Amino acid sequence: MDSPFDEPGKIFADKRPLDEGYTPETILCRDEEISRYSEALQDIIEGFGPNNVFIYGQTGNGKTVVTKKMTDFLREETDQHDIPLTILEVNCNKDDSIFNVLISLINQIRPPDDQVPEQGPTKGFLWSTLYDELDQLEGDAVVVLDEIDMLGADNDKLLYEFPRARKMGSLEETRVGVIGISNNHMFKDSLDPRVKSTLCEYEIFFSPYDATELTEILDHYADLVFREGTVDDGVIQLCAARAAQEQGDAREALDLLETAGNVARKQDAPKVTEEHVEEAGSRVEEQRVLTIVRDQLTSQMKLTLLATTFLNIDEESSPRAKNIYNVYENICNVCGYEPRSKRRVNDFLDSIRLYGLLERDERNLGRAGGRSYIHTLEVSPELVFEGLKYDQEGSESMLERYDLVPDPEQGAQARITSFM
Ligand SMILES: Nc1ncnc2c1ncn2[C@@H]1O[C@H](COP(=O)(O)OP(=O)(O)OP(=O)(O)O)[C@@H](O)[C@H]1O
Repeated sequence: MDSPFDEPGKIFADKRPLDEGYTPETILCRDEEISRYSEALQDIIEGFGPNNVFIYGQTGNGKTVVTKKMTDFLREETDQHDIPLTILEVNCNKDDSIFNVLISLINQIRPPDDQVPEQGPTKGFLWSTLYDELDQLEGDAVVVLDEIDMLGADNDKLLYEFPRARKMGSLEETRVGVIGISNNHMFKDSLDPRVKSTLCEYEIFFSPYDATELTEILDHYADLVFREGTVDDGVIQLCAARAAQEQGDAREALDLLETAGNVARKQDAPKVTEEHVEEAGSRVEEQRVLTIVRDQLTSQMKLTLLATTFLNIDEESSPRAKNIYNVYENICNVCGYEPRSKRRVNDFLDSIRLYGLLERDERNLGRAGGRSYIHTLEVSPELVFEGLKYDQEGSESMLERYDLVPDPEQGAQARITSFM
């Protein structure tokens, strides 16, 4: 058998700049945000201690990459000026409970042979251990909490008491500044006013990129990623225009460009063309939905999405918030999850909507019915089911294990009816 692989190296020169963890040499189109960021962090370099900073904006707007660049500069500058500083970083999407966040913070300070175990310690023990460890540090500490909205109701102490730990007497020596990052625009409004005034000493909003900005960013990456002369005129602009029309998300624009390159490579084309971008567009959309459902939604959001999808398919019922809650509760009971309150499930629906999977309409249900929100699925139910079958690591999901995800081939109705 001949090798099924294509001849290497015709289209791509280097794909590393497209890796998720890659930090670009240059940050483009974010001068204003970087200037505000440096204003917020300048006190550290002058030895006056860290401030609390709240960074927010939609997904793919450069919040993480700009923060990474700022902390790199901070390390360099504090080294140069002999100012001891410890920077701790946690992604609350990965460490999505207060326990995991505390464990991660402690273990970043402790040496590898003295880590706290993941099971066993109580929250109280973890808090006092963290404060002890922090107080023994030389100099100040900056704690970066990315995707803080993922902590849900769990976050009050972390976002209110922690940034004021010295004022409250929990820390005696070390000054701690928290950089909180969120891509949920409603998160800030949902914060307790005390948390808001503590955390938002400095607030920096990252707006969506427009087509011109995305063109500049894509041009920069295209020079690094593609071989010379392999990207047709108009390809970058088309990718930028499509992503700008959606959410102004640089990650999405880069994904589209990479996928167009993959399509061109597969077809053994000498160049990436606008047709390749069109074909890539539908593939990326499919992948985007699968990634959100599989990797970005929490277990509770997945249960909420499954209930909403059932109600969208079922012709007999309407996807009103109230009905969604009932079906959600039934699903929780079957698979042994503790149902959350109605208010919390409404928060989950808001988050799912922000990912672009749902649309919400207010309906007047007549004199007796009052007003209600109808949640319409914006993507195909088959894609949702496909995403719900697996967990982040590609293993079978809890929902699939309990046989909750219908197989589209066999029709979903029977499965749905049992939850109504
Ligand atoms: N201004 C920029 N200059 C260069 N690269 C950028 C810029 N903005 C975003 N990128 C690239 O786009 C991708 C997404 O950016 P980033 O992870 O910073 O977004 P984000 O706002 O943190 O999104 P999320 O909220 O989903 O975490 C990264 O690969 C990053 O390198």
